[in-house]
Amino acid sequence: MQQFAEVIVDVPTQQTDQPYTYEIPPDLVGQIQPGMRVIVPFGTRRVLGFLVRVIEHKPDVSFEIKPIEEVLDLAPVLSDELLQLSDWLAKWTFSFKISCLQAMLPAAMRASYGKKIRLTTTEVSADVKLLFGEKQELPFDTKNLSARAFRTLSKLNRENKAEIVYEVRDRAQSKSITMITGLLTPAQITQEKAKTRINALRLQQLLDFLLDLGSARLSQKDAEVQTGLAASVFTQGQKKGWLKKSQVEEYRDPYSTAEISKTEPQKLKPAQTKAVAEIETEIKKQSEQVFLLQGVTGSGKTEVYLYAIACALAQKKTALMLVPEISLTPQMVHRVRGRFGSNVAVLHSGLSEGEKYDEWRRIERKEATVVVGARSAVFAPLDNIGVIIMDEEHETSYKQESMPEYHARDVAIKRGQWHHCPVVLGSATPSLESRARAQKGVYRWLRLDERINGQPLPAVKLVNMQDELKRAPAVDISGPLLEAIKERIARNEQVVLMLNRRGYSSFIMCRECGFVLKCPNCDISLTMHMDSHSMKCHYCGHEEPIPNICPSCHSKKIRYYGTGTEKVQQELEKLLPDVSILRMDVDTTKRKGAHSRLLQKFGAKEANILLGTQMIAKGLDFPDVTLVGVLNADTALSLPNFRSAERTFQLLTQVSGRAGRADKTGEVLIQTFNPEHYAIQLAKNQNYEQFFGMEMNMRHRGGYPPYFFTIQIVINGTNEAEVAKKIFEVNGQLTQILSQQAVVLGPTPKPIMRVNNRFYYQLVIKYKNEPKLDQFLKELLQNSQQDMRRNLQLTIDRDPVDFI
Ligand SMILES: Nc1ncnc2c1ncn2[C@@H]1O[C@H](COP(=O)(O)OP(=O)(O)OP(=O)(O)O)[C@@H](O)[C@H]1O
Ligand SMILES: [Zn+2]
Ligand SMILES: [Zn+2]
Repeated sequence: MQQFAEVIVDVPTQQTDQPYTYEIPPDLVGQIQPGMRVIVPFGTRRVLGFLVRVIEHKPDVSFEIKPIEEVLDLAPVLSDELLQLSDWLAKWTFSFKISCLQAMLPAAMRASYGKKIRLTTTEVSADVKLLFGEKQELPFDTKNLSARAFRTLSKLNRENKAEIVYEVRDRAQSKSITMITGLLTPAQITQEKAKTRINALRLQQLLDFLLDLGSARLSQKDAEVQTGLAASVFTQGQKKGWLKKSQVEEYRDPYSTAEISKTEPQKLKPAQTKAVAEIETEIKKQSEQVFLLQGVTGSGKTEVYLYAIACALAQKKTALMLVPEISLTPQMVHRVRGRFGSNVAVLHSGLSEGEKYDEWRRIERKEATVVVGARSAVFAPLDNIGVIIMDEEHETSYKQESMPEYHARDVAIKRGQWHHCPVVLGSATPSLESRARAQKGVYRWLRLDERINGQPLPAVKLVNMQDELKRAPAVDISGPLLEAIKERIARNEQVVLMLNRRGYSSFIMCRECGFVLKCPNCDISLTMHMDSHSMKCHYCGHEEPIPNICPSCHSKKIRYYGTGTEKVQQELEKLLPDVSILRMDVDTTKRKGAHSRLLQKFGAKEANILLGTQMIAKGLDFPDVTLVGVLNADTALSLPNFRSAERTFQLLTQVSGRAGRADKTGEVLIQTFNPEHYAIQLAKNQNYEQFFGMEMNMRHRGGYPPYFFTIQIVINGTNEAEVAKKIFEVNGQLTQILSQQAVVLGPTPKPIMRVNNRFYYQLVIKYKNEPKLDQFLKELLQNSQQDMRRNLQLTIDRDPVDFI
């Protein structure tokens, strides 16, 4: 019987965003299933593809159907659920199907492509012989070939003396180790010993070892250490039929060296008990209920999650727990692993490609039944999910910024529907969207209003920096903050200081003429990096030396502006010479494990002060921290973004929550230039409910989410006039299909208009109910194929996190 297959090919363009038909070779009929990766011919190339459907009848097409060349998997790597989810995802996020399929798998399972050039004749010139040496083929990678070699090879190709071969490699490689198993009975070993010459000492030793080993199995590496025998002796033993070597897969377990101490569930407080009971009921009922667990910082939300997970496991189900990347701290991992042991798989960006792949496979093989991970873990290949948890559900890092631009919350809820399991969204400062849904009863609302320690939330004081700067210009640490720090240090308590760096850069400016050093490719100033002693562009990667004189007026008065963690550290060291400070920012946490080492040191009280960027705001739970200082509360407020008040409120509340979590009272000092701003005032009172009411009013008046849905359309290209023309054209079409209720903002150039020499224009649609919109956007994307030739690119982002 002949079979055919529909394959989504790894060619991410609009034109190829549909299944292609291939023939299943006869020897593979019946063995190939949807969800497997295959290699197929595509034009002159060979590409990776995902098999999405098997067809029994020959499709009625005019073109020749080519066969699948290779199958990469023995079993499907994407389940039916994930295949269907990818369909939905592509439609929902206006993305290519192939991009969605690939987003669901660890990077190691994407193919890498290579080109080779292979000689088709032996009659070649000396030049060519020199190039190829003994080999028949060479990697054909234009980047690493000299111009001369490239010319020679191109000529060969033109003369048909060589052909280009396209290769697809599966990067997913597992690591294996050699295990030794004895094949002889004790009696046989005695016989063999008698047969073996007495002076063949090593073989005698090997037989003794096998006698000890009995029916057990040991890695060859360990066996060599135990016996002191060389690898060759084991090979000899294998040849004599005494032992068997086998390859078993070894997982690269990123946490294997870290000891996990078992932790016991806490006895729940009444509010926790109530929340757990409600979630458990829905887990057992297999309902798709979505919960919003709104609990102040330190109220024991994590403990509720752990109980919910335990309940799912007791029902013989699995559990998925999503946390933002920056709160995936070793502390957090220990808490979950301490409870559920090696059943837990952890997926985060700090793992190597190989480690991620291994964790992925442990889940796929059902060796791990609890998954903890950041955004992309929402696609973990779990089967039979009993509960999905999303901690800090308001975090913007849950939204992916590149195709497919999905929000993990939407995907989590979609998966909950497939698995008939509840989804728990947790936060101290829920997103307005979720809190509004809880209000309407779309989500069920659970609350934890008190801290576990029974203490009030820490008292928050504002320091008006306008006054401070009049007294002492150019300092980052105000008088009151310095006093408060000294007080804690005298009491042997600890301090956390946060420098908010969102939307903020440290740049160089000339005091004489005002010249600012900018990226030659982008409309943005270059950022100074002390570690590499250079100026870098954060958008395109351009890098140049730090100038000593102004490139514009040649003055020497070119200075560094803005505040970086390094500068604050220096200032602190001058003010408090005997105090030890740990700095935590992108620079000090670049190396693997650095993040956790810093936290461990701080936890062991090796330092008095932890100074860092946003990454210290989340999840940390240190009992001796009694003071939290925020050095610059307002950097996010100045951004042209309708969510900036919400962001500021959330960040200040989160970081304040790090103080006074155990039996000592905490205090928070916030330095600000806008002490009257409502986001800062309400963060001071830590009054989420009041903030919610106020901010909802603002959104209502401005016509922003959650009252309106938003979709952002961006066009970019190298020719500004064409980009502008195209976005106005789209705008014109939109006015024809949208109702009176919808509003279009723009079109405008993006605030950072030029990046990497491409121009960006955007418009934002605000709407409530537009039945024709999705179809219109889908067609817009399809038609954008023609524009590709004019080098124009179109992207559509549903529910953008901001409009910048
Ligand atoms: N029922 C309980 N009894 C005793 N201690 C508890 C209980 N529940 C939680 N704790 C402890 O209280 C502290 C705070 O709890 P947890 O970290 O779960 O709060 P959270 O709401 O997740 O905090 P945050 O959102 O601020 O990170 C932790 O040290 C935790 O071990
Ligand atoms: Zn740049
Ligand atoms: Zn100058």
